[in-house]
Amino acid sequence: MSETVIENLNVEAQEVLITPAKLKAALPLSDTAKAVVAAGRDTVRDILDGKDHRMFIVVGPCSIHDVELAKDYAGRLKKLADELSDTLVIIMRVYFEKPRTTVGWKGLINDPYLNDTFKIEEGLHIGRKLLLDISEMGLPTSTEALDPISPQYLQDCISWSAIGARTTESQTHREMASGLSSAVGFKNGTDGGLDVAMNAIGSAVKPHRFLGINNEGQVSVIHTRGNRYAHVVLRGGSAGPNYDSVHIKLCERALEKANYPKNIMVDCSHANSDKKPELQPLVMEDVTNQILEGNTSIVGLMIESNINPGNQKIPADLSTLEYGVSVTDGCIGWEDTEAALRDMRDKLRDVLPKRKRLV
Ligand SMILES: O=C[C@H](O)[C@H](O)COP(=O)(O)O
Ligand SMILES: C=C(OP(=O)(O)O)C(=O)O
Repeated sequence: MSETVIENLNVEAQEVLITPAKLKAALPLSDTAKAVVAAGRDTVRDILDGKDHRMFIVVGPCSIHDVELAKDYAGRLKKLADELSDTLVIIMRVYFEKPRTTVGWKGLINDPYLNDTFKIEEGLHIGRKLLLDISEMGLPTSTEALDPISPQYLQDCISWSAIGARTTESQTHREMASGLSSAVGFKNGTDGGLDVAMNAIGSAVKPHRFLGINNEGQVSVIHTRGNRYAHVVLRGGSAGPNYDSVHIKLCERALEKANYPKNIMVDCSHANSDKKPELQPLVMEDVTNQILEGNTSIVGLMIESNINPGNQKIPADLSTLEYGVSVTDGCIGWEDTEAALRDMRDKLRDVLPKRKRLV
């Protein structure tokens, strides 16, 4: 009689992965890179605490698919960051993990060669190396913490983290966020609902005990302290945008009622621009005007930007990929990015230092 198999019926294979400790030993943070990460984190915290008058701007490609392109972008962004640093703190969006609505390319870590070969261990090496290179250039980085295990491999290189609209309601992600070393922004839900992000903050600021892995890759019970730098990111939803002054006021009231700091970040992309990238500068302009008219709660912005505008499908023949163009959501191009950020800086330079933040 054959034995009845009742385990792993839908599991095809299991591969043992390099441990976080070994990856970090192979690709260590230099003292320069460590200082950039730490300074980036401290600055974001100071902005959230109302001690630094500037705004932080998370800007960069929707996803990283080409390391050389990402470094080309980072070089340009670093120059702009230095130019605007009296008013805007620029953090590069370095997103390796894409949450898909159904299916699709899940990012550089999951499939670094964009060809369904899913070389995840190589993806971790490539991703970490890129974070080190960008940090070495003097630019702090941010990412979406999607897989609950990958922060063990990468979070030491990150100055700001996001929990996306599709996972803000997930207990697993709230627990993970409670232990992240960087400040963390929770997007509102894809339906536009703010409650899930408010509940997420309420959870992430508290200590948790949950399953994870330690630096040696052993399955462990993780004990976290809670992340007091959890805040909301308005990204619009199925009912439309939510960056306008009415939605901002409603968000401020909800934060006040919950007794959370009045810190709001606006994602200019996604449902706030109806996924039409060319509308992002208009969202930036609107937010700038709100601040000029007295808003004290908007402290950060997210912008999806690349070297060239728009997006493209991943072609079967990868040699036909267009340089500098997103393979996930559409982005604004470099010239528009520079112009929109310069405009924002020029309008806010004299206003932000006088702004009375009510955190
Ligand atoms: O920011 C990226 C996308 O909006 C998100 O990953 C969902 O993408 P999809 O709807 O194309 O799967
Ligand atoms: C997936 C993203 O955003 P959201 O979670 O808001 O859809 C993103 O910023 O890449």
